[in-house]
Amino acid sequence: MLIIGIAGGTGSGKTTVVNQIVQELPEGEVTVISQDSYYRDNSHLSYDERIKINFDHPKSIDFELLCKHLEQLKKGETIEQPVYSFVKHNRTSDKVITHPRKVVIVEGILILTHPEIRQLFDIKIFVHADSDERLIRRLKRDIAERGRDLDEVLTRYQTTLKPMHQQFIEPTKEYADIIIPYNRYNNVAIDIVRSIINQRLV
Ligand SMILES: Nc1ncnc2c1ncn2[C@@H]1O[C@H](COP(=O)(O)OP(=O)(O)O)[C@@H](O)[C@H]1O
Ligand SMILES: O=c1ccn([C@@H]2O[C@H](COP(=O)(O)O)[C@@H](O)[C@H]2O)c(=O)[nH]1
Repeated sequence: MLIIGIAGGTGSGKTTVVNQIVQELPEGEVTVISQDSYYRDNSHLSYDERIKINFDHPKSIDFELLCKHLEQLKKGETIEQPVYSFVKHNRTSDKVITHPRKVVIVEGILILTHPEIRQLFDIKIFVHADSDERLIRRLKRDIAERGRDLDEVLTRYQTTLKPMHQQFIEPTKEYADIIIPYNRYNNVAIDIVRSIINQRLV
């Protein structure tokens, strides 16, 4: 099994990069795990309490469960991935049955901050986009897809996203084997990653 970790700030294009990589790979050979599915279960808190959580701090992620699941997949076991709702800021009661595959891609803003999880990755990738580009993309996406408004995204950006990015996310670039510049769509970089994966699949 090849396990690839793809980190990068919010809006850098991680999900887009993963989708592009997976698109042309044989179906059934690759599985994708999003760190977002592993936000902690906050059912004990009210909605008003949940919106105050700092979702860009490593403590907000259930890394213990993510680590356990990756180790299970490595051993050939099937896992039940949690499902997260960005609208409710909480886990739902659903689960996604995930089978082990030849290639497992794990993507998320904080995945390279965790030493044990870093060790599980055969390839570590960091997707880079400038902060203004990321903010613009985040604004458009969160308003269109995650039920946010302009003021909410900008306030969160100033109070948590930017400081957490500087403190926790940007420093993990040093662990990356490959840094993908993604201020624009970068098909050359995608092709390189895809060919590395294809070599492993033969
Ligand atoms: N290179 C790019 N140029 C313009 N828009 C992009 C680019 N990459 C991603 N986007 C858009 O920006 C938003 C955030 O991208 P996404 O892949 O979800 O980032 P991440 O997963 O890193 O938060 C999405 O709406 C996506 O369509
Ligand atoms: O309930 C939540 C949980 C997280 N977020 C934000 O999501 C991003 C991470 O997702 P990306 O897809 O990598 O952008 C993170 O910056 C959190 O602030 C949220 O808004 N609500």
